[in-house]
Amino acid sequence: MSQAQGPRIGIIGTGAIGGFYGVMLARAGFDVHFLLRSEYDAVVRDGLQVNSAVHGPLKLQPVQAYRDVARMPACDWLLVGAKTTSNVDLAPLIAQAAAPGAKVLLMQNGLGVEDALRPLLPDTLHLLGGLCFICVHRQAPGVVEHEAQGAVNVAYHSGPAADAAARKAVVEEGVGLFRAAGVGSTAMDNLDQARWQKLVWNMPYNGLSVLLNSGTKGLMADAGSRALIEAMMNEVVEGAAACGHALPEGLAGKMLVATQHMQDYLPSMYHDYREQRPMELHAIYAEPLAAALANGKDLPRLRMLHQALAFLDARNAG
Ligand SMILES: NC(=O)C1=CN([C@@H]2O[C@H](COP(=O)(O)OP(=O)(O)OC[C@H]3O[C@@H](n4cnc5c(N)ncnc54)[C@H](OP(=O)(O)O)[C@@H]3O)[C@@H](O)[C@H]2O)C=CC1
Ligand SMILES: CC(C)(CO)C(=O)C(=O)O
Repeated sequence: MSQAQGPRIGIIGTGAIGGFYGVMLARAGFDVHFLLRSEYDAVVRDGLQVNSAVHGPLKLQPVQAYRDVARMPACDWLLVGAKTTSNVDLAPLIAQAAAPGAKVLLMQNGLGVEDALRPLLPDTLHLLGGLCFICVHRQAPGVVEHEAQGAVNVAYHSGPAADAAARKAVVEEGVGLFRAAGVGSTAMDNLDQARWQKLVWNMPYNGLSVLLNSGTKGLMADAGSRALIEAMMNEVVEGAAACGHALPEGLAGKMLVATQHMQDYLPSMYHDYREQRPMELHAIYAEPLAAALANGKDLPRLRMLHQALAFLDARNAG
């Protein structure tokens, strides 16, 4: 690893996403600090391991690891890799780890996640969304399996940037960090639109993987589930349109073809359900369903999927 350079980066929540991107940035020479919880001891002892189908095996050891945010140095960029279900609890920790004028990037799926966190953060912090196009999961404490892809698209949400040029500069800085680490990254103009676009994949596949206990291969191989996925994708596109976001023509078809060619993949919601962790139902279902409905568009298949998942989530919670 080369000498630490550039802004100091804090990873808030070092799971699959936080572990993967944090290791990539640290290996590129950035000064990266990792906030952990249940996996702290294992990571201090054994380091972070990424088994990447794209980059080969990657090891980071020693790791600048913390279980107490008060011990972290103030960071210029904070990459939030926790599930959206943790955001309310994490808000004070994010504020504590932030250097003055820090940039907070939510590397999470769903809609409205920045809107929900914004009032809980100081106005002096920039808040951005990061859409991660990647297949990763935690395989063991401190061990991340990287199955495919990896790009992060970045968009500004809110904060002290005075005008469009200042917002663009912050976004470009974020894009530059990822590119310097060998990770594809694109600046996005419209965060809500980018979030809706990603939901075209996540709303059908995340929930159906749980409900039907299947990875993408199984879901695509069956004519009935494939047709259901396509119908659900079209509902998301209609919901986005009702909210003023015209998504690219033919998006659903392209996603179906791309998924057909992917190796079998279990979305992160599947792992959450199996591990009896809360599922990200609010950000991935309740928010977009409510936004569409507020604009006169009911999405019945997705509403039913959400209702069924809420039942399973409640039962998991005991
Ligand atoms: N996995 C993927 O391929 C993709 C995931 N995403 C999105 O990325 C986000 C993160 O997902 P993923 O990486 O899979 O999730 P993981 O469950 O793998 O990681 C979440 C991490 O956050 C940690 N965490 C939660 N609360 C705290 C806390 N209070 N203090 C310290 N650490 C905390 C967890 O620690 P602990 O173990 O203690 O709970 C865990 O290490 C989600 O929004 C997901 O939808 C987007 C694209 C792809
Ligand atoms: C859509 C996919 C599988 C890869 O781009 C992903 O990013 C996710 O699981 O959220």
